[in-house]
Amino acid sequence: MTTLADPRTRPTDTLATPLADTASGPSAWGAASLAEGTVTVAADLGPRDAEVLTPGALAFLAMLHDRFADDRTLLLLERQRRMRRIADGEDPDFSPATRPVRDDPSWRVAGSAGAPGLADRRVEITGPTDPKMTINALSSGARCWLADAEDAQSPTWRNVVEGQLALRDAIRGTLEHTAPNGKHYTLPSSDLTELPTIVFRPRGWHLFESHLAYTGPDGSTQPASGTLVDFGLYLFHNATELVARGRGPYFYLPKLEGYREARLWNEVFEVAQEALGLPRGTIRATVLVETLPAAFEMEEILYELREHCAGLNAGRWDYLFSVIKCFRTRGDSYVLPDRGQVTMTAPFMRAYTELLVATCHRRGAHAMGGMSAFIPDRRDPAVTERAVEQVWADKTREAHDGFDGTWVAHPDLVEVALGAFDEVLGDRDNQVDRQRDDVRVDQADLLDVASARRAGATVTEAGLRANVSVGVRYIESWLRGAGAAAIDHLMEDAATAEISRSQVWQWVTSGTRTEDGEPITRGRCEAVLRSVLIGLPRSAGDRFDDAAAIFREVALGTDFPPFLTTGAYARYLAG
Ligand SMILES: CC(=O)SCCNC(=O)CCNC(=O)[C@H](O)C(C)(C)COP(=O)(O)OP(=O)(O)OC[C@H]1O[C@@H](n2cnc3c(N)ncnc32)[C@H](O)[C@@H]1OP(=O)(O)O
Ligand SMILES: O=CC(=O)O
Ligand SMILES: [Mg+2]
Repeated sequence: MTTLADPRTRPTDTLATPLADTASGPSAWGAASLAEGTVTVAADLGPRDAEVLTPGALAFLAMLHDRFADDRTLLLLERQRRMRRIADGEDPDFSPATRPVRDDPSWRVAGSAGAPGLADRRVEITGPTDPKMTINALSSGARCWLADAEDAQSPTWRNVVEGQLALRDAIRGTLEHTAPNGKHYTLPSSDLTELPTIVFRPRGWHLFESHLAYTGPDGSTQPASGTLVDFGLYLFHNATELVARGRGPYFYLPKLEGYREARLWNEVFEVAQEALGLPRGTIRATVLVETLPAAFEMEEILYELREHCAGLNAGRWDYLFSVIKCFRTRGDSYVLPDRGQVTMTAPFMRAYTELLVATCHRRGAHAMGGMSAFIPDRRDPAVTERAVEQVWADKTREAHDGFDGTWVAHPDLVEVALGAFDEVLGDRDNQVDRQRDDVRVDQADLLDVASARRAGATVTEAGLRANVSVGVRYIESWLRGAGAAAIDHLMEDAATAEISRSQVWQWVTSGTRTEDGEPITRGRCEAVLRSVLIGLPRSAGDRFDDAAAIFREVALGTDFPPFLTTGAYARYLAG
């Protein structure tokens, strides 16, 4: 079988003792005996936090950091190097070094075999993991729920811990919630097999969790990795329970930039499974192909994770952000039009989704579609009608292209997406066996970002204003702890906000002009920002001033911060 070169030198020793799992939860001593470092809590504890931050769980996190903290750092450095090469003019391409993996027709991924609840994923609802959203998502009638600690979550410490508590309680069938308005929420069933299958999405590798401190065997201390914290706590507390209740520990893996990151994930899975006494392959992961470099390594990503891989997802919003990020200094010919004018039928976006479907099905993996940002409004039938029309068109195209399922942002969209996929799938669980041998996508197709403007789409004053307005309003919401928000009848989250701010940065830096011929300068953007701020309804305790400061830094600064959330987290949420 083909192997891919690994530049890292860490020995692959295995763990000696599996963690014991007792009736009252995984035990403290088992994990502690495996960890050389420690993870300690650097925050005040809420009333139930100790149920999640048990000694055993913290020792498990310490063990994961002992093994993977350095690898994570190396891969983040590799990301920086890759970005620099692209900025200097090197185009991403399919690597000749990994051609043997792509050309080898013999291998397949584990897929949904032996993973109960993952065969039929035709509609997945997404959303953050607070108790109300958790219950509403699990009551939505979707096949799966993407329980989101990533794009849809503002990683306040309370959101992180209470999200874990909500998941823990939901999996055990005990979650209840009373909203401030007195409305009481309960799960529709305590039988997990009657609810949407839970697929948890931890934070991406770039994010820290500053409320937990990792002290390594050499005595040095650093903030914990948000990824390992989210993944580790969820797996530690729930893996055995999920399996016992007819489901499994399933994950979405966000923002990967290449196969080496998939390899890291695979190693994390192997070590974690062994430590918890879970059979190899118990974990299943669906990888978001949502960066431009990853689009050139879809096969390699599947290959690295093949024992644990269920599928790939076309995460369109971060993908667009990544395209802008990669080409932000390449000049006006790489500039995208207004965000609202870049559709999934733009040739370069179509190349990406077609390649994803073809690649997945060749390897026995689910191809999962993405999120239409249109959301309904229960108080406004016209808005709802437009959202339903848009979602129907988007999901119909995906189903006919061969996708096996898709995402919706709101419970009122489950039915319409189900309808679109039912029409194509009928009573089959999926269409993984439909081969798309007709698909031919090459480097030029994936990189043809100019195709969006060739088709007549433009950069406009309204598009500039929308980017500024959405950027500031989303960041303000994020600072208040709400990582997903309905803004102007669209779902906005960290990925869509990244597009808004990075487009403004790119337009300014590239000397782009709006269709009326006016250049987009920093001064012009400042004026738009001031006028947006004047028009916003202000209230005591709002965070618009902080949000404007962040926006100026990430959209109007000379340097381009790779993510808007990292600096904002360090300054406003980490303390
Ligand atoms: C780029 C990507 O990564 S996409 C994936 C990440 N993004 C997301 O997951 C966003 C998911 N969607 C949401 O968070 C929400 O739909 C929002 C924030 C956009 C809008 O939420 P709201 O303003 O509460 O919408 P609205 O008032 O219409 O909600 C009506 C009801 O549906 C519930 N609801 C709305 N969206 C969801 C959801 N995704 N999951 C569960 N319940 C939901 C609300 O909680 C509310 O329930 P209630 O009547 O019991 O109070
Ligand atoms: O995570 C999904 C995306 O579109 O970004
Ligand atoms: Mg994303």
